[in-house]
Amino acid sequence: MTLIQQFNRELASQKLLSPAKTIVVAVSTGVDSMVLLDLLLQVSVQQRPHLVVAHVNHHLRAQSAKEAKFLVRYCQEHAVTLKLADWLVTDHPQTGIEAAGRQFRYDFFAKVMATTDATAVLTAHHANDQAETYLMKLARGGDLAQLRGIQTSREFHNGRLVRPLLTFSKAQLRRYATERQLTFYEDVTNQDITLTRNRLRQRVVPELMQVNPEFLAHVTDYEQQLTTLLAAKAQMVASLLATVVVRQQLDQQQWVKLPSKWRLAVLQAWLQERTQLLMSATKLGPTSHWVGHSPATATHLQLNGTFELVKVAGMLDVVPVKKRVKKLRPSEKIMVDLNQWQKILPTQIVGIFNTAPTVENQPFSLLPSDQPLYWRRWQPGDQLQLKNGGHQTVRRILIDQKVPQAVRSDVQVLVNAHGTVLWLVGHKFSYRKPNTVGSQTVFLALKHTELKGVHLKR
Ligand SMILES: Nc1ncnc2c1ncn2[C@@H]1O[C@H](COP(=O)(O)OP(=O)(O)OP(=O)(O)O)[C@@H](O)[C@H]1O
Repeated sequence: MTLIQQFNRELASQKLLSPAKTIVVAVSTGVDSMVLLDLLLQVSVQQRPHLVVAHVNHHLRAQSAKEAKFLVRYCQEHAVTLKLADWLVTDHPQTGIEAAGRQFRYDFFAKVMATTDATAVLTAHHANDQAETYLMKLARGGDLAQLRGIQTSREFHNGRLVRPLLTFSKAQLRRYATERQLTFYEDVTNQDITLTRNRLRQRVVPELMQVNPEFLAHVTDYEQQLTTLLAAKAQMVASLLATVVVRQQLDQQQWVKLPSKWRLAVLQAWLQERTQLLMSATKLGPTSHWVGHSPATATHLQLNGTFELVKVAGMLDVVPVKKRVKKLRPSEKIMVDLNQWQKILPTQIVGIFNTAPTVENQPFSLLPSDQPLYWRRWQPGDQLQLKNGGHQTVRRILIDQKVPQAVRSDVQVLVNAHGTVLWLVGHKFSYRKPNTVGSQTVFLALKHTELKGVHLKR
């Protein structure tokens, strides 16, 4: 089967082959999306959906304007509607530019969808993107459900986001572009190997393809198997959950009787239903042990900064932690909930996010071995890593920043699983080399700081 036939088959399976439909095509002018556009333009007029090309000029590279101009001409020549958006330099954040750019793009695609009555947005993600995504997630760790790769189709605003090129390799798309003599623009930032994804793209994936030329096909196959397996697991968990939940509460006696291998998954699903949070199986180990073994007298277990488990007459419920924020005793610590704001002091709300929040934040390279992370008060002996390789004690930083004695002992730190301080909240970040292999960029964010009389510096 030729690439065109395979592509048309994919469009048909996504029910997109109809002139009555309008679809938005996300085109960056890179080789992948120019191939996508060309393939769509080759669909017969009787079957081709109405196309609306969407392009964002990020104003990040010197050639951005040239690319936008090229696309204007291309769309005119092919009689295709084009919607352009400018992400103005004045709107670029100081940090987390990639995530902010992506957010701007998808917001724009959603707007174009709404204004053109389109039912889908198509992007040109391909099998190499899928493999890189998998490798990044494997290196990062987490729950199996989060190991999902890029989906061929998922809900997006009032329609769907579809990736019809997901099973094609980059090499196939390049060959097609050469055969069809397509014009496209290379993104020079793809050469920047300080970025984890680019290192995987240029070094790791080619190595794995040397080991087995079918590597990309295998990743696609794993993704499909995993999708099926997770769906089967969800079905099983839902039916077991129904046997242990009464009026939203978990019956401890019944839960203990479940086959041991399913207990954790059922607990996880129940907690997710009640809190909307997916707590990783690793993190839930101690909770599961408590549910199974706690004596009748044990009635409370704090899950995180927001929720706690409450046990009354063998029935478990999830309730929000009391709003009153007490000072942490020196020995107390709160486990970090990623992507959640957590109140660690009456005047400080902090969070660690995968996507940069709009408030002041600092990108930070998190390693899998850092987890779990905790908030706690600083202690004598705590120190921060400096860029020059040295260290500075927290005590010295607080003195240098003239933090008054009266509030000094309340200052909080973020520590990793080994007790290493990563952030002296409100004052200074520990240095961590960006984009270490296997690391994940997160954003350390702080809002609502009103410590009167305290000179806050980062
Ligand atoms: N500036 C742009 N304008 C329109 N579409 C774009 C733009 N940049 C990327 N896209 C679309 O997104 C696809 C993926 O691009 P790319 O791999 O650069 O983004 P990513 O950030 O890695 O992926 P994602 O946006 O899904 O997180 C492209 O093939 C294209 O369809």
